[in-house]
Amino acid sequence: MSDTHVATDVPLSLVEARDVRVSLQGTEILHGVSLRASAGEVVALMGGNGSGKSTFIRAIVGAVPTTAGSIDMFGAPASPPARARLGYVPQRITAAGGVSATAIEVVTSGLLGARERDGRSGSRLRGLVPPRDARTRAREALASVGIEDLAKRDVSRLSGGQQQRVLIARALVRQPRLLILDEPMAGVDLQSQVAFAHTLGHLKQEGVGIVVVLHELGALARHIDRAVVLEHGCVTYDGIPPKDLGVHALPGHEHEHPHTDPPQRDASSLGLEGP
Ligand SMILES: Nc1ncnc2c1ncn2[C@@H]1O[C@H](COP(=O)(O)OP(=O)(O)OP(=O)(O)O)[C@@H](O)[C@H]1O
Repeated sequence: MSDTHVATDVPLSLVEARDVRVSLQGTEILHGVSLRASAGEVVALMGGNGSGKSTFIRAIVGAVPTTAGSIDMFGAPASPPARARLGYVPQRITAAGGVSATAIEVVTSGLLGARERDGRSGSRLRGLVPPRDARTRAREALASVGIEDLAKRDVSRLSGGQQQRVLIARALVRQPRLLILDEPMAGVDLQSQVAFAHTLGHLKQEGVGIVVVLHELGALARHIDRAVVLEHGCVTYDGIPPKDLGVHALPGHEHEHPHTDPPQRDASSLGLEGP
């Protein structure tokens, strides 16, 4: 991991889940799952379909209750104010939600209720973000994912990959110190994947901690510091990922993974290798 923005030998833990258990409709889905992500660290959460990745992410962001274990965020037990400070991109939702809106409007909506703060410390809050600043920040967020030129386009007319980038920009506009993304690469074209890899590298350098659900390391491989693999609601691997390999190659992955996404071509073969 990058230590350039970490002041001490012990990196700041932005999220630390310990032995988390979750039951849904009377069935235990997560059987004591742990994960830690520090400042400047990118952790890939991997595993086959139905292994519990989304449920775990939803527990971290507070969307489903836990029955046991603990979740700390920014060094304290996760609370609604702490969770309001993280950037979260859920799995497979459309950016427009059926409503006609431009990309910049969707991104700006990510600042609703957001308060300005000093730097990335997040500790000192100032007033609400003024509209003109909000617009500027939304443009910067769109630029950071490589789609500034689409700012005024109706999101319902964008491709799946472009919509996904709008949602990532919406999460980034709050300048979160912790970013959680549930399968940001699902159904996303290779160009958007490479653009996102570039964004990820930049955020990592800034000291943002990132937890990202992935089926394959793909275009993000070089930025992933650690992979946590879930199988049937249990962690079967937590360590350095074998670069450029998918979840099939990770230790602990034993059962067939009915992966249905179209095969991805290597970025370099298309001349789209990021910087
Ligand atoms: N609301 C729910 N009620 C009951 N069971 C659920 C609910 N949501 C998910 N599950 C079950 O929990 C298990 C884990 O699902 P989850 O969506 O977390 O897996 P996943 O690893 O994210 O899968 P995928 O890769 O397909 O997105 C599955 O067996 C699923 O059927």
